[in-house]
This record gives sequence, structure tokens and C-alpha cells, in this order.
Amino acid sequence: MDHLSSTPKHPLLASLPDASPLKDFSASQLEQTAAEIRDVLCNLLATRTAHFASNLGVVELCLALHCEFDFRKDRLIWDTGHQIYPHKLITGRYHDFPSIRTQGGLMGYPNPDESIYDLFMTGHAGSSVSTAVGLRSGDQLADQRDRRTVAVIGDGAFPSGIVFEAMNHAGETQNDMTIVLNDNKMSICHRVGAVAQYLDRLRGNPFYTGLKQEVVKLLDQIPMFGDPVERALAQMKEGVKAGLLGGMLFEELNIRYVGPIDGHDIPLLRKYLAMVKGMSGPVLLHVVTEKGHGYKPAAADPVFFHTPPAFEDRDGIPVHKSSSGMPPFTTHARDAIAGELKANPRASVITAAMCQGNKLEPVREQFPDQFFDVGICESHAVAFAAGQAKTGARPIVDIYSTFLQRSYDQIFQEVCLQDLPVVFMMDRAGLTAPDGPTHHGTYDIGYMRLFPNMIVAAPAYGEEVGMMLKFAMSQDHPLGMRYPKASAMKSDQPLPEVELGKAHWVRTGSDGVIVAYGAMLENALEAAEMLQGELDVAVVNARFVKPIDEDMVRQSIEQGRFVLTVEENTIVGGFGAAFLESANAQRLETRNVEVLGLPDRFVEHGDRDGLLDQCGLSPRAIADRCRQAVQGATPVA
Ligand SMILES: Cc1ncc(C[n+]2csc(CCOP(=O)(O)OP(=O)(O)O)c2C)c(N)n1
Ligand SMILES: CC(=O)[C@@H](O)[C@H](O)COP(=O)(O)O
Ligand SMILES: [Mg+2]
Repeated sequence: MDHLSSTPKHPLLASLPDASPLKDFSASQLEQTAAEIRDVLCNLLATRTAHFASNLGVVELCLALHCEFDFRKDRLIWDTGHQIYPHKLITGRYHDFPSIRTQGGLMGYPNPDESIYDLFMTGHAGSSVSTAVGLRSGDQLADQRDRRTVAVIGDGAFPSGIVFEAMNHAGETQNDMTIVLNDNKMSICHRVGAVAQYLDRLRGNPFYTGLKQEVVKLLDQIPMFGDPVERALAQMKEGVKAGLLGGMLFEELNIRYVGPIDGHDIPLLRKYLAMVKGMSGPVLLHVVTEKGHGYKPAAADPVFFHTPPAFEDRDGIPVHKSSSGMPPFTTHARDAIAGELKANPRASVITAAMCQGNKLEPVREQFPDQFFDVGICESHAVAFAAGQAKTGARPIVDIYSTFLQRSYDQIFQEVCLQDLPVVFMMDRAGLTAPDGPTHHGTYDIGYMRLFPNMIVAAPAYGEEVGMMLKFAMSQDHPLGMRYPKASAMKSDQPLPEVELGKAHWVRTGSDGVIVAYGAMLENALEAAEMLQGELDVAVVNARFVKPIDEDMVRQSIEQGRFVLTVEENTIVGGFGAAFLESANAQRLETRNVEVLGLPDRFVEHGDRDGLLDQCGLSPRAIADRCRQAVQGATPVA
């Protein structure tokens, strides 16, 4: 990377203090800026995994938006936020860009701490239209009506229920705002659902294909700006166009529909953005882009290139830097799910648009009737699973821990209150490393164990994933199991059967006990190894947090001089808290019990091992805590 050399490789980007000079750039300078952005993106991917195809696809849209609006004052929300890189590059962060997604560096998502151009720290899909409606409403309350509001939302995020809640609101209140629908025909995987089909029909409409260009030309002769009469005419004109050209779903909700237009044509985008900016009430501008645009391999395979592993481009061919190691928990989960679907035709797996991340593509191919991708609609996914379970089906909701938060009330009402046997496989439970606080799955132990009827467990070994899923499918209650984005260790001895609420004593020892929950067992065992000859420490694989193994709690407190509980989850309401609750209920002395977990603050992005070490959860840090614990241990009378 030679971004910072004296003759910058990206002279236009390097010259931008913020986005304000862009509006004076010539058309060819804007084209060059677009090319520079794409070059930066390719250089970045040569060094690390990052969001790629989505960013390539919004380059022109991003430039056009910043030309037509001034987002130091106007309001811009990029839905989800994974396509924020071009925006970062032109809003004063080009020189820091090589640090993106590394600890202490730029975040891979919008971050208000980095720039006034970023309003919300986000990473979850779907909220942009709601926050934009709120921003507009707040600005109106402050009598700052000259501040424009724009939400850019992808076609994958668009069918989320909350978007329709927001449009329902905006259609009635008629707040001035622009919703840019970035339609690239893709979510991470191919988009699904009836809204997607509707967008396909809109794409095929005459406006886009040019069949009715003559009509549009006539309409274009109506002046657009100037006095209020002209503005009213312009609005009427757009109304006529929309009626002629589609978008009735939105029009019926009192949201003006304009488009679809080519999202890679900067002058055209500018023209339309300038126009919708002048319209009153909510307007939806339908923009058609290509995910991966400008880099052929990414455009040809946008699923793989959503977040590809680091690669080098050799004459147009991406050569990936290989990674090796033990298979991740996700692979074990996928195989276990396939086994359950094969064994029981009434078993099903449900994903909320994360087929690729959950490595479920082979399951989708092999069991098309038992596989359900509901799109980015987590609340629906869980209520849908409850419906299936009510009929006697055995649904498995395969979902990232952080995204399951979107379904909290459905877990409560539709699943737990009815005591339905829905299995939640919570992937990415723990630190998700470069994605950071929006994606860390560090709350699920607390939020799952709160509700009556729920069984909450975690496998520690790769082979334990399948054992635990088999156990889960035999239960008549909801069950949640968590595992991180990490490779899974293999046990060197046969594992005991999974029994409800029973822990597994993996290693004996007389000085103290480390009770590990889930994948933290690996670090606990390494810590115990490190202490060999110094301290004799027992290690327990807790397996369950609910019901917790009460005998294990009592034995570990009574047996050693100290107990450390270890979890990759916030300490608030987590495994350690459950351990202490159980000890308290058994009237056990807890002064020598220490809870190790993630602190009660949002943990930044970085690499998992580094972050774990910083949070006191690396093998080294756990071993140190054992040494301190044994010194500070108070004899229990
Ligand atoms: C609530 C939630 N669920 C799932 C995801 C994972 N996710 C991130 S981007 C994405 C696809 C979004 O598609 P789209 O909005 O069309 O953007 P594109 O990548 O096509 O530009 C998904 C499923 C998420 N970020 N948030
Ligand atoms: C933006 C988003 O939410 C996803 O793209 C997420 O970053 C994927 O995470 P994994 O790479 O862990 O599947
Ligand atoms: Mg899309």
C-alpha cells in the first residue's frame, strides 16, 4: 500500500479534507475519485478480510449524495453500515483508512466518534428509515427545517418489518425525507421474499428499460425548481411518473416513488437527487446498482465477495491467502444440523439471511423442503419457528447471537411462554473481532436464561456441538446453545453423554477450580497447563448455565481454595452470575469465587485473541488470575 507516499496514488482522495469540495469536482474528477476509491478497496482486501462487494457497489451513489447534500448539516444514515467505506474515504478518513477494522483503528461501520458525518454507530440492518424519520422530526421540533434527511437502504435490509413500520409512520406524518433504495438484487446471499419479487417487477418497468422515455421526456419539460408553483408542478410531475411507471406499493402508503434509475451514473444520480431534495413529504428513490461493481470477480460472485478472506489480485484473478487450522464451530453446527434434518423429516432449519455466514449452503441444497431463509427478519424467524413447533415440527433457528436480539419478544411470548421446543443455535456468540461492538455476541447468556422454560447450554468441543444438538432435539422445551466465531478444539478422550444440567469435570486438581462455559474451556485448560508444577487446578466444562449443575457449584466451592468462572460474555447476568445465584441458593460461601468475563462496557473491534487478552480471558490472563486468587484466598471456616 502506498497511500501515504509523497506522490499519492490517490491524489483526489488525498486532497479531500472532507466531502465539501466534491460538489465543485468536474464529471471526470468524480469518475477519477470513484476509481481511486475502488483501488483503495482492492488494496485493503490484499491485507485483511473486510466488506467488499457492497462497498464497490455504492461508490457512485455515495459520491452523488455528497455532491448534492452537505452532510455536515444534512442527515445521512447508511442502513446496516457495512457499505460505509467510500463514505469514510471522502469524509476526511482517507489517511487513516489503512487502519480500518484493526484494534485502535477506524471501525468497519459508521462511528460518530470518528466523524461528524457518521450519526449512529450501527451494524444491524433495518433501522435507517426509522432513525431518519426521527431525525427529521427532531429537526422540525428544533425549527431546523433546512436540514435534509436521507436514509440509504439496501434491498436485502428493506423487507425488515421495522422498515415498514417506519414507512407507515412517515406516510402519515409526511415528514420531508429521502429514502434511497439501493437495489442490487442481493442480500449477502440472493435476496428472498415477495418484496424482492416486487422490486424485480419494478426494475422491469418502462422507465428503466427506456420504453416510455418519450412520455418521460415530455414530463421532463415541466420546470422543476423555482417558485412554489413550479415546485408544486414538479411534485405533480413525479406523481404522474410514479403512477405511470410503478411503485404503487409506496404511492399507496403516501410515499412518493421515483425510479428506478442507474446507480452507477453519477450525473444521472445527481440530477435525481437534486430533484427529490426539492420535493416535500417522504420520497423513495429506487436506485439500481451492481454489487461488486468495478471488480469483475466480485460482480460475478457477490456472495463470496461480501466479506471475502484477504486476497491479492493477480492480473484480474483474485488469489486468496489461505488460512488453516481446526474447523470452526460453525462447520460442526452445519454438519450437526444436516444430520438432524436427515434423521427427522419434520426437523427444519431457519436462517434470517445468514445462509452463507452459517455455512448452510449444502444444507439448503440437500434439504430444500426443510430449509427456510426468511430474509433479514429475525422477529419473524422466531415467531415462524414457534408456529412450526406448535404443529409438532422441530425447528432449529440458526442465528448469530447479536441478531437474535432482534427477536427478544418473540423468544419470550411465542416460544417460552408457550414452552415450545424451538432450538436456537447462537453462532458468533462471543467477540466477533473486526466487526466490533455492533456484532459481538456478548449478551445472550443473560437474555436467554431470563425466561422460564428455556434451557441454556454451550458446547466446548467441536464434537460436542452435534451431541448437544441431538440432546436439544430430544427435549420438549426451548433450548439455546451458543458458540463463537472460532475454531473448535477436539477432545483427546471420549466425551460423556450430554445430560440435562450436568457439567463435565475435565481435569482434577486440589488448589482451585476453573469453571469454563462453552469455548472458554480451551483457554481454561491451557491456563491449567501453564500452571502445571506451580498450582494444581481442576477444570470443569459447565455445559449448562440453565439449569446449572448445582452439585458442581457446591463441589467446586468446597474442593479448592478458589473458583474462577470463565465466560466470553458480559459478566452482567452471565454464567458467573448464575453460578453465584446457585451458590447463594445453596447457602454456600462465595468470597473465593471470582467471575471472569467481558466488562460491562462495549468492547471495541480488534482480533479475538488480543481482545480476549485485554479482557482477562486469554490463557495467560486466566493463569495470572489463578496465581492472584490463590494468594488472596481467604480460608473458609
Ligand atoms: C439485523 C441484521 N441481520 C443480519 C445482518 C447481516 N447482514 C449484513 S449485510 C446483510 C445483507 C444486506 O443486504 P443489503 O441491505 O441489500 O445490502 P448489500 O450488501 O446488498 O449492499 C446481512 C444479511 C445484519 N447486519 N443485521
Ligand atoms: C454486515 C454484517 O452484518 C455481516 O456482513 C457480518 O459482518 C458478517 O459477519 P461474518 O463475517 O462473521 O459472517
Ligand atoms: Mg442488496
